Amino acid sequence: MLHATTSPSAKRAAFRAALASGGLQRFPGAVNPLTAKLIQRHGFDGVYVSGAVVSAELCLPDIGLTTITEVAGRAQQIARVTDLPTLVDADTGFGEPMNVARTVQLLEDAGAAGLHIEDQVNPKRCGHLDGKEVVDRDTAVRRIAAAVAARRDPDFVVAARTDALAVTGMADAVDRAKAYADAGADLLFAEAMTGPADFERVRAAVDIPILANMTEFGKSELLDTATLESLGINVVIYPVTLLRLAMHAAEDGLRTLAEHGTQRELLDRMQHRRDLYALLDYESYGVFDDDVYNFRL
Ligand SMILES: C[C@](O)(C(=O)O)[C@H](CC(=O)O)C(=O)O
Ligand SMILES: [Mg+2]
Repeated sequence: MLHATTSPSAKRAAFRAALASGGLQRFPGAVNPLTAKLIQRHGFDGVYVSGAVVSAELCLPDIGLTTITEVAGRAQQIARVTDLPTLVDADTGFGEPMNVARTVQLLEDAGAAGLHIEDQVNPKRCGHLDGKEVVDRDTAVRRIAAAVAARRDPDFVVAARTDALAVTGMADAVDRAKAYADAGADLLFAEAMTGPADFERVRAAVDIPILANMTEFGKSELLDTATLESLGINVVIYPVTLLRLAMHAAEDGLRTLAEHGTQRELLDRMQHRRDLYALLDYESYGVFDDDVYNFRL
């Protein structure tokens, strides 16, 4: 009821233990707090807060227009409803190293279990678009060092993302991955890897856990969990999958409603009221009321 019962520190400890286990952790991207509950109900390992989804929900392109206030506010709304660890897309960290430090602390306060900071220039763009640029390696290292230094909870996961593969090539991406690991990154997000061979190169280069981004309609071959596990990948995100599915279904519904003047034929494609109420745990609110209003000294 109202919120999850697992504390942020316990979620962070669980995420750390999961990373240490070597097993593949599956983090679908939540569209909103309600879908975060659905992700947990379906047995996934964590919830991802996608920058592309936060910006799209605000009808903004994913080009660095969201603010840390908007991202931290959404992350808090999502993290509070799930017992799973929440990993947040913090883009480039929202400014200089001191801004990155503030971003870490705001997301810790929001109850997140970790974040990722990327080495793109500001303004960033979606990692699967052409024309990306990356900052020099030392600037990116300073971002990671600032993030590691700023966290209050040592279990808060700082992931370093490199977009270098599509910009300066694999050799530079590997060099950066090593430098970010040396700067204290707990997890490496190798963005826009094209397929297994790319992951093999990065896996051989660093000892820290690796995150794979299985986002649709971009530069990456969509690899299944068995393949990702065989490649030694530790976390996989499906950042925009639920948003894309929801928008497609919504468009189908609007088309039918406009053409047929009723949604009757859509009912078997909808989440039933009883299922929504079960997901929202209506029952526990009734119990709460009974306890309070029937309370007698
Ligand atoms: C992972 C990502 O950073 C995100 O914001 O979710 C995006 C996802 C996408 O645009 O498909 C990305 O840059 O890969
Ligand atoms: Mg993003």
